Amino acid sequence: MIPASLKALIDATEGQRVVSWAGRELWLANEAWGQLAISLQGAQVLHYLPAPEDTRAAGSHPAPGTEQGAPTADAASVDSGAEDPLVPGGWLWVTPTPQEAPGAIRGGIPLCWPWFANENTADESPDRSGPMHGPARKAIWQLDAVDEHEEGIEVHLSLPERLHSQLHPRAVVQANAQRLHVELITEHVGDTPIKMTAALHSYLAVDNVLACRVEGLAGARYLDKLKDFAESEQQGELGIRSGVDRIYHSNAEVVLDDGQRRLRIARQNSDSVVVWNPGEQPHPDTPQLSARRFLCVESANTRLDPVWLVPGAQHMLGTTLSLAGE
Ligand SMILES: O=P(O)(O)OC[C@H]1O[C@H](O)[C@H](O)[C@@H](O)[C@@H]1O
Repeated sequence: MIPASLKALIDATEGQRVVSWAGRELWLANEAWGQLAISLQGAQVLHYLPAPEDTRAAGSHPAPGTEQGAPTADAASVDSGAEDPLVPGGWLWVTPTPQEAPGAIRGGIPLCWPWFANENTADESPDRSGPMHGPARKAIWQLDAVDEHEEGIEVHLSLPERLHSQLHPRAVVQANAQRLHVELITEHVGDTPIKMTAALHSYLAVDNVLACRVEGLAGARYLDKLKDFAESEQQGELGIRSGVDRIYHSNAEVVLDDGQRRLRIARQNSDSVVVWNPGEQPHPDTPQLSARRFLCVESANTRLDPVWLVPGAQHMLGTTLSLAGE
C-alpha cells in the first residue's frame, strides 16, 4: 500500500532514475525483476514489488498502473478520505500524508540508528535527549553504488555527514524477483567501546491489521510497551486484535499472515523483534483508516540485546523479506 502519487512515479519509470516526491529525492528502479524505491532521506526503502513470473521471463516493464501480485483490495476503498489515496502495490506501506521534510517519513523501512526508540545509550548529547529512533532517519544519505546482476540489484548508501563521533553507518539494499534484503552496517572508527541499539523499522503492507497473525513467536518472552514494559510470555501464535507495541526476545524467523499473503521475515544479528501498530491512536501523519493497512515487524537490537561495539569492530543488522513457501 503506497500513495497513488508514488506508485504513478514508479510505474512511469523505465530502468532507474532519481525523482522528487513529497519534498525528498527518491531513487527508483522498475526492471524485469521488479520495482524498488529508496528515499535518500534516511536511506529508507519505500517500496519493493517483485515482478510476477510471466513479465519476468519477457523482461518487460509493467505498464503504468498495472498491478503486480499485490493483495486484491479495491484501491478505491482503501482510503477515500485522503487526497493521495493509498493503492495496493508492493510489500511495504507508506503513509499518504507524510510530514514535511525533514520530518521522518512514516513507512517503508526506516533505519533507526544509533538507537532504537529512546534507548539512546549511544546519544552523545549531554543529557541523552536525542530524537526518538536516532537522527539517521532524517539525515540525507548518498548513493554510493548500484550494482546490477542478471537476477537483481544491489544498492549501497552511506552518510556524508558525521552523526556520531565514533560510529559510522552504511546501508546495503539487495532486491530481486524473490526477496528484499536490507543491511544496516555500523563501523566503530573511534577508540572507546560503545553500547548501541538500532532497528530496521519495517512497515509491512497488510489487508487489515486486525486480522493479521504473526507466526514464530509462540513461547517467546516479550516486553509490552503498552503496559509499562511488563514482561510476559507469548501464549500460542500472536493474533493482532488491537493496537500492539511489543519487543519480543527471539531470534526466530517469523511469518506475517494477513489472509492474502504470507510474508517470511528473516533477521540477521537481531535477537529483538518489535511488533507495532498504533491501533486507535494513530499519529498525526497517519489517517486512521490507513493505519489499519500496516503492521511493523522490526528487525532490531533493543534493550534486550544491545550491541557493544569495540574500536575497529563492525556490526551488521539485517532483514530479509520473502514469500513463505517459496
Ligand atoms: O512515531 P515513531 O517515532 O516513528 O515511532 C513509532 C513506533 O516505533 C516503534 O515501533 C516503537 O516500539 C513504538 O513505541 C513507536 O511508537
